Amino acid sequence: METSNIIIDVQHVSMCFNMTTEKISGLKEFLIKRLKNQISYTEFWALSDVSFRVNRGELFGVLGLNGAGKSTLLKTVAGVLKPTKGSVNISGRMAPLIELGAGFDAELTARENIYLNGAILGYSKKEMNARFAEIVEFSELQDFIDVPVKNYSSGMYARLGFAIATSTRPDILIVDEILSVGDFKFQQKCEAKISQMVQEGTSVLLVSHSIEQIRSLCSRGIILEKGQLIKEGNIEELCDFYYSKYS
Ligand SMILES: Nc1ncnc2c1ncn2[C@@H]1O[C@H](COP(=O)(O)OP(=O)(O)OP(=O)(O)O)[C@@H](O)[C@H]1O
Repeated sequence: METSNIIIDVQHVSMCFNMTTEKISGLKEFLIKRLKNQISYTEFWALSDVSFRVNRGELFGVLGLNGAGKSTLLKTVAGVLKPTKGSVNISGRMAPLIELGAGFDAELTARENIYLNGAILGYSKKEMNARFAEIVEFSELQDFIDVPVKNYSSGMYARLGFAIATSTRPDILIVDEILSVGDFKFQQKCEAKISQMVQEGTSVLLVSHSIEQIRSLCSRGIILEKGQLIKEGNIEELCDFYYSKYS
């Protein structure tokens, strides 16, 4: 494998969360207990020594049951979380679609949020002007473009987020389950868009609870179980293994 072809390089990533099991009724109590060193934490390893690589133009699926660590992994790749151990190296521009509505200001309209999101992703107003019509058309939100997004449904949030992220032609697109809130027609449209972007060289990291979606879209992937990578491989083999192990 050529080194230059690797676009996401995750090596020995572990992520530890400190969890408190104590019941604390408010910030004041928390601060007092914290100052007195009276809060005890338990370590929880959401990811343990996960390593994998994604190549340019590859659609890579991440499978795992609830709580397996998929979102935590995507957040470390996106740079939202810093891994406790290990390294994540990214080559190119990334557009993460990780949490519904992340990067949006609920009080602002969709029009305003398009520019806000563009700025977060590193694009100027002029660059977003050039993409504005495409974003509105793809999201099919023409009639709601001047409505504050706090009035949007989850599907409308997903449409807007997906349309903005894909319009920026990223080298890496990260999609965490967000498509599942869109209706069937929009999901198909997004899948076609993802396939087209992959053909043009974008790498995609995809989390979905729809094994059929993963099977039809991805070429390779991994399975996480309790934070550990238990299998990596070609998608057919991986999905068959997943079904037989967990059904
Ligand atoms: N900020 C946090 N603090 C403490 N624990 C966390 C935090 N974020 C995630 N976890 C824990 O890490 C584990 C993995 O969570 P994660 O959201 O990555 O799983 P997932 O595979 O995406 O699950 P799902 O399929 O349900 O979305 C869970 O047990 C979760 O409770």
